[in-house]
Amino acid sequence: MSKKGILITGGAGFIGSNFIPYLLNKYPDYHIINLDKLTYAGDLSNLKEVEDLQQYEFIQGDICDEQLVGDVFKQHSISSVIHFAAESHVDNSIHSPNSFIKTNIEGTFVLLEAARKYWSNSRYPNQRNRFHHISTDEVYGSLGETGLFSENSPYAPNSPYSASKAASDLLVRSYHKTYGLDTVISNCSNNYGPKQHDEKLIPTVIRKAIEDKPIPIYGDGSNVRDWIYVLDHCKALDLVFHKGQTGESYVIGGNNEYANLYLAKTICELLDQLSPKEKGSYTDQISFVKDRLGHDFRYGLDISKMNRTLAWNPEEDFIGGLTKTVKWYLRKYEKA
Ligand SMILES: Cc1cn([C@H]2C[C@H](O)[C@@H](COP(=O)(O)OP(=O)(O)O[C@H]3O[C@H](CO)[C@@H](O)[C@H](O)[C@H]3O)O2)c(=O)[nH]c1=O
Repeated sequence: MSKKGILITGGAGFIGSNFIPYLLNKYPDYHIINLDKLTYAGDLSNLKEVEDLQQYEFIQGDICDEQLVGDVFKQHSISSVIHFAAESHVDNSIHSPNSFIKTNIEGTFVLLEAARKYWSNSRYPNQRNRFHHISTDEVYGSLGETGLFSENSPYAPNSPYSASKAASDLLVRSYHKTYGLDTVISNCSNNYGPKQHDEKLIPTVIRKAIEDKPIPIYGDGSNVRDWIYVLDHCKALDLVFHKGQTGESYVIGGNNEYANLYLAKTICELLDQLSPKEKGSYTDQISFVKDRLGHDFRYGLDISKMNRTLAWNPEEDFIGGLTKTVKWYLRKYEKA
């Protein structure tokens, strides 16, 4: 794609802050503008490796701010958008859904409108202008013990979070169908790896374990998630952004389905090796707590479209990726 500015929203979040260094490393002549509000979930220290690069610019701001977003498009000749910015934590959406509706739905709408208006008046009419919307597998709802979601599965979101992401996906779809905007949507499963916010399951298990506190497992721990190493997700995003078919959706998963209790025990066993307790095992700290309201039982993905059309497959071995992740958090928490 072109050398014009690529707007990355939410680049200070977990996946964005893994993706930006990946992209700049692979495409050193790209110019990246990272627009991020820096909510509690954003952390610029995760972007230290790129902050001094000329090809990288950070702007603190809200995607709901129409004026700001319009100015960013004009001032930076934005040629494409990769839209990560979102409120992402399901538990927060259950307690306080407002910001999810605002950021995830209205924010996406503001970006789509800016893209539609700016690109239709572009000084570069032959340039390809793409809007890549980063989304979640949670839009498809919950599976039982069997079956897999694919791009053809009906939308059936269960939490305010997933409903807000489903709404934003449908807005993106409508801008393709109605205005011919060049859009792609990717719906990914649970990411793990360095730089994830402390609130999510894997960092929570590691942090509580080394703080010698109870490790909270919701319900009976039988809920299943499909885990993908964040850099495998970044590689998939690179392919979808550059080579995905306009108007299409792509389901991205790690082929690593594990029940939460099994995952927590595996992390504890890794910690037993990497940072042994004086007595006993970290698994002794696992503690069952009240279940999440409307807790989706299982997500599992059929990733054959990514494989067939973009020759992508997740590469990271789960225990290898988890070991790197545990070591990263041990360094982070032991420093803190
Ligand atoms: C934080 C926490 C979570 N859990 C459970 C709830 C879930 O079944 C599982 C993973 O929880 P979380 O880490 O919050 O992630 P989950 O709700 O699956 O959603 C994640 O994965 C989604 C993709 O599937 C993303 O769209 C979301 O933004 C991301 O937050 O672990 C616990 O049992 N204990 C905990 O303390």
